[in-house]
Amino acid sequence: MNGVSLLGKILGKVYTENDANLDYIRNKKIAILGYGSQGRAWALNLRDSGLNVHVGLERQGNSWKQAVSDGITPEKTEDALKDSDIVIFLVPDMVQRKIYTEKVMPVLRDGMDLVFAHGFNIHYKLIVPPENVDVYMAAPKAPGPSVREFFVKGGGVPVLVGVHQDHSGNALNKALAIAKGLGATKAGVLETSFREETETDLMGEQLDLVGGLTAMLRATFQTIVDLGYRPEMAYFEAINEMKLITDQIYDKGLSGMLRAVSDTAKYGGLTVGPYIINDEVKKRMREKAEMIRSGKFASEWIEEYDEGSKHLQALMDDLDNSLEEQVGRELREIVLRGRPKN
Ligand SMILES: NC(=O)c1ccc[n+]([C@@H]2O[C@H](COP(=O)([O-])OP(=O)(O)OC[C@H]3O[C@@H](n4cnc5c(N)ncnc54)[C@H](O)[C@@H]3O)[C@@H](O)[C@H]2O)c1
Ligand SMILES: CC(C)(O)[C@@H](O)C(=O)O
Ligand SMILES: [Mg+2]
Ligand SMILES: [Mg+2]
Repeated sequence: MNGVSLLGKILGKVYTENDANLDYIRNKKIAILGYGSQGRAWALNLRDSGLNVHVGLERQGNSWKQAVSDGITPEKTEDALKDSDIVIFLVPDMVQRKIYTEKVMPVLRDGMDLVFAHGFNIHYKLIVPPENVDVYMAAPKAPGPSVREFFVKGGGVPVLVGVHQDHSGNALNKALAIAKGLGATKAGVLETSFREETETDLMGEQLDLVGGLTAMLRATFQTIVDLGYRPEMAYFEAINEMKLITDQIYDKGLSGMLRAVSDTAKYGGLTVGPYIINDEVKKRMREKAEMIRSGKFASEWIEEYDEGSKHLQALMDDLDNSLEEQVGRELREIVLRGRPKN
């Protein structure tokens, strides 16, 4: 069977505009905890969708200033949580348990909702809510800035919804309402479980989107430079053009991208790609996917975070100081000058 003959038979239910009703959450006090990548997008999109949004922050730092400059009046976490009906966790995954234990638990009431953008804390049992609350998720399949950008332009990014606990009997309807408020029903909303979302999200970002991609771009850059070519040539080829190639994939799929490049690139790409990403590499991918499934990755990350994220910081410092990032900082000035303005 090819992709075309399967069309329309693979996806489960896709929820769109008429499947979701904002009334389920319209008159509720929504406390958004965190104003970072997702927090900013959620607060602004839900506010612009006419919902009663309060932003709760722990301190008056950069997020606070950003919120104020966006026309939001942030509050101390305790004030945002006071009498709230829906609590949305948009602080980093590793911070959620502390905020839950110290700030949310003391004010949890029968019938409140706990909402997540990623299932990590619930799936790995860092947060174990009582039975008398709804626990659901709306997980954008996009970085926070895109969640806002798509909404502002009249669209929305796809979102996955999932229900962990349905005390009210309406958890799915409320998750769909949140997704609609974010703009996601303009695209489509798919249903998942906390387990499936958590594990596949981690697999995607480690094996390819964030981990595999960064390592592959750097390895290609380093290979070209090691052969004596100039770093700026290597940066253009190995790193900068990736966006334009993935734009093609985004719009037209893998085969559409292949049809947009030359036959030479097509032949070289389709023969050399699987030689590089060979069975040995796939075996290593599987090994890391199994660590996600067993919870070993979660334990490793929690331990690293609890010890001050020193290893993570060292890896970021190494990247920031690399030749590819140095040349990239200079080249982006040229590249971004030529980017069309919307
Ligand atoms: N970043 C994304 O694009 C993305 C995509 C999908 C899902 N998610 C999920 O969304 C949730 C939020 O992630 P994010 O990347 O938007 O977070 P972020 O790191 O961008 O946001 C951090 C926010 O939390 C606050 N914060 C940071 N450390 C804190 C601490 N120790 N105590 C209290 N507040 C603190 C910051 O001031 C900021 O307001 C996570 O569950 C994440 O997995 C993120
Ligand atoms: C944007 C991503 C990588 O898809 C998200 O999952 C995250 O954790 O930031
Ligand atoms: Mg993620
Ligand atoms: Mg993701």
